[in-house]
Amino acid sequence: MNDNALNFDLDKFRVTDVDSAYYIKDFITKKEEQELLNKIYSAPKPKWVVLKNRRLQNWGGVPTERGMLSESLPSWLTTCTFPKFSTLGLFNDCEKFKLPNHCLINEYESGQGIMPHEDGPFYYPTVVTISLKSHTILDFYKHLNSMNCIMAKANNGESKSYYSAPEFSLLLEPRSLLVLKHDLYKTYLHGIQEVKFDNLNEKNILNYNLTDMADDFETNNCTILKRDTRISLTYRIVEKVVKAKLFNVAKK
Ligand SMILES: O=C(O)CCC(=O)C(=O)O
Ligand SMILES: [Fe+2]
Repeated sequence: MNDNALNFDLDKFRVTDVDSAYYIKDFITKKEEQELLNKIYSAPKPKWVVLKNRRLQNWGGVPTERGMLSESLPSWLTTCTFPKFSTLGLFNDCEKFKLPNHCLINEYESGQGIMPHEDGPFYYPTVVTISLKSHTILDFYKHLNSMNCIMAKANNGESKSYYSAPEFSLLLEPRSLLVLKHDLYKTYLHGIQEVKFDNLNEKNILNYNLTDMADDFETNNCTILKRDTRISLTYRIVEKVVKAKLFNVAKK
């Protein structure tokens, strides 16, 4: 996206009916997307943390309760993104840091996802996510209570509770930016269902008008999107940091 087009005006990207969510399609160009992918896939193998339903890379340090032993973000993660974040003033309200110091990269294959969750206490409550390669649907759920959970018996006879339908969802297209702030962060859990296809008509998607699908929405086309491998870059501020100290080795 041409930085002038960002025009300092975050408000025109606000998702209607959702406080504190903003969606900017084509936030980065195809060339920038490819450059990021090349770097991500050339990271040494041990950089990947492999989980059951996705794999991830931590950049900037690993956040812990005692603070994050912080390292600077590599320039390939900041060169094309930070000037745009600054133009939009995305992190201006954070006194201590005006730009993110942590980036979590998640890779989901088609059919993989992430359970509904809150992002934990380490992060400053403004989070921005860039999607690469494939779309996904990010679902928002109210915290589990008797109204929105379904009790089911697992194979071993144990009762387990599941979330029923999400309250609302956002369509995240490749090269887009999602900004989530304060209230949204606390009031809802977010998650990605483990499916290979998304039937958009079955979802309460609130950002259609800001996506490339806006026209299909107008004409009420039934749209099924096939998920491919998706990479997400989630940039955040971790306020509690511990600086790595250099120790002088005493001369003998
Ligand atoms: O991949 C995404 O867009 C969401 C990732 C996420 O919620 C997380 O890592 O906490
Ligand atoms: Fe999250």
